[in-house]
Amino acid sequence: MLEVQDLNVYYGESHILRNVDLSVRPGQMVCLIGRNGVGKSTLLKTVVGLLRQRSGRVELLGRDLTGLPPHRRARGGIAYVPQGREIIPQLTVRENLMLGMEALPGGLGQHRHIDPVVFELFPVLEKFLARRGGDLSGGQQQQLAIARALLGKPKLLLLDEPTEGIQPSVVLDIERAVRRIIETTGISVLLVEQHLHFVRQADWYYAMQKGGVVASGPTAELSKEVVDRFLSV
Ligand SMILES: Nc1ncnc2c1ncn2[C@@H]1O[C@H](COP(=O)(O)OP(=O)(O)OP(=O)(O)O)[C@@H](O)[C@H]1O
Repeated sequence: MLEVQDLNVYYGESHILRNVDLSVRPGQMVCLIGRNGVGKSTLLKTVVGLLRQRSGRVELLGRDLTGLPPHRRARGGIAYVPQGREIIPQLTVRENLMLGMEALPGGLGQHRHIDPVVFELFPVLEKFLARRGGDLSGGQQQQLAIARALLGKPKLLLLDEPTEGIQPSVVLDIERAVRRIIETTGISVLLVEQHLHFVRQADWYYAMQKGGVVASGPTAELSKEVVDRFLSV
């Protein structure tokens, strides 16, 4: 599904990602772990095309994405929910959801119907369709952001710390929804996450340190030592 090979990314002259290799198989949930500032968000931003690599490759389903701008990658099947969610606060929940369909072939011009599957995953969104996005709680905004991403029918969903700053009961709701998304749609998920319980839902982990991948394996084999080294909570 996703293949990242020998990726090197810089901010100006700062060398941020160093020779990163990573892959996500179809239907797999893969978790990136590591302390603050090691480059996890930078890696996701490079995969979606918001940052350019200096060297290395990013491939989706065997197709080289180098040189493709973010909207072309979105149409190619990559959806991205950034850290901090970035829903549009002045728009209603319905309008925010509609924006997700812009990634579909033909865009919003041809797609006006919100797939009810997102309401099965996140019932609260249906209840609050007419409410302004900015009036939702943090956890509800996160659910809205994930639902919006799903409406573009991606093959790969990237989530950057979806449970950051969210109350524990909603963390579990989001965790369950992500598992259900994978089980019911077969899409792949690459996420950055700090909650150990959520990390353990993933099939595979990659641990990063100083811009490089320093450990990886099935999450079932995540040892206490790895957890203590790479998770800050
Ligand atoms: N716009 C930027 N310009 C310059 N340096 C940046 C920029 N954004 C991030 N960095 C630096 O790049 C490094 C990696 O940041 P990144 O956000 O990818 O880390 P992270 O592992 O996702 O951590 P966090 O969980 O804190 O977001 C950090 O040293 C950070 O200071």
